[in-house]
Amino acid sequence: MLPVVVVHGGAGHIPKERTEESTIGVKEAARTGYAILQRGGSAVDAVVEAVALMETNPRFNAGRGSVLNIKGEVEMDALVMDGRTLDSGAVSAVRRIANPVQLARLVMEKTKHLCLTAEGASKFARSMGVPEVPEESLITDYAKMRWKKNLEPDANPVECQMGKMGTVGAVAVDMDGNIACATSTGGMINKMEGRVGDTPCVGCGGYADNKIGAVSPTGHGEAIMKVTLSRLVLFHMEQGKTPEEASDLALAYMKERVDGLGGVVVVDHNGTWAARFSSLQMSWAAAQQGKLHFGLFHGDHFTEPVEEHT
Ligand SMILES: NC(=O)C[C@H](N)C(=O)O
Repeated sequence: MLPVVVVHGGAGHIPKERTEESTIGVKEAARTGYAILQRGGSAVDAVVEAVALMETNPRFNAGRGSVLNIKGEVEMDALVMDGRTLDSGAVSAVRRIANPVQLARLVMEKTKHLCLTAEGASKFARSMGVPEVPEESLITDYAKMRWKKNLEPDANPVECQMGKMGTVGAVAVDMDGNIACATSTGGMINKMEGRVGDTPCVGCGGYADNKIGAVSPTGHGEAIMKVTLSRLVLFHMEQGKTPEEASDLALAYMKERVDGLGGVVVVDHNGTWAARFSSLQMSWAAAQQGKLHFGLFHGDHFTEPVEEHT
């Protein structure tokens, strides 16, 4: 059953013209993570590289392609967690960084803190030699269009949010049984300046523990934080539920308790995995035992050999 990697490209309602690219993006990310694991790489390497690839892909709401805040700027959150030690690293409201997940990893490995924010995170990036990129290079025409549309007086904010959720995340178990998770996002469209969502908060935007498993979520950040969604899924697994049962219980609780929608990718320490969501769609892909699994709508479960490139 090991190694295994499962990724998501965000829960929500993905506009029809973007569904194919979203599926291609998650499949590429799962293949990238799996290749690292097959070479004997660590779960942390696999999740960070899978997420970094989706940050670079402008189709997702992370890195380049992030949604814009109310001022039309990109402010990003990211988290990585190592299930061996429970060490984690995060950045929040960080600007002009191409791959926030790699900066989060540096926070985990090079500081004694768990999260750096805004200007402090930028200073740390400079001190680590991480280049600052022009803001414009992170902003796509699509993100600008959604931002403008949402500022119109008759805008339907719910429709606009759901059209571009696209947060990215990954969970993995490597050949040594070590487990990790990573998540990265531009957050919610037209969010207030300085808004920090679930993604960089341990237990909300991800959790990994070698003794149980790992979770990376997506969805309405405020709802995810209210129920500490990632830790809630793992709690149910500790109580003996399978990753699928635990995900469904936690997502149902979030819907019923705080009216929140979202999705999760989950693994346990044996390599049993799940990709579950309460939103209309979530693009996801998993790689295990030479097979690539993927889907987008409820009930989808397609497979193909990992080697086959599309
Ligand atoms: N699309 C998302 O998953 C958004 C993210 N959870 C946030 O609220 O920042």
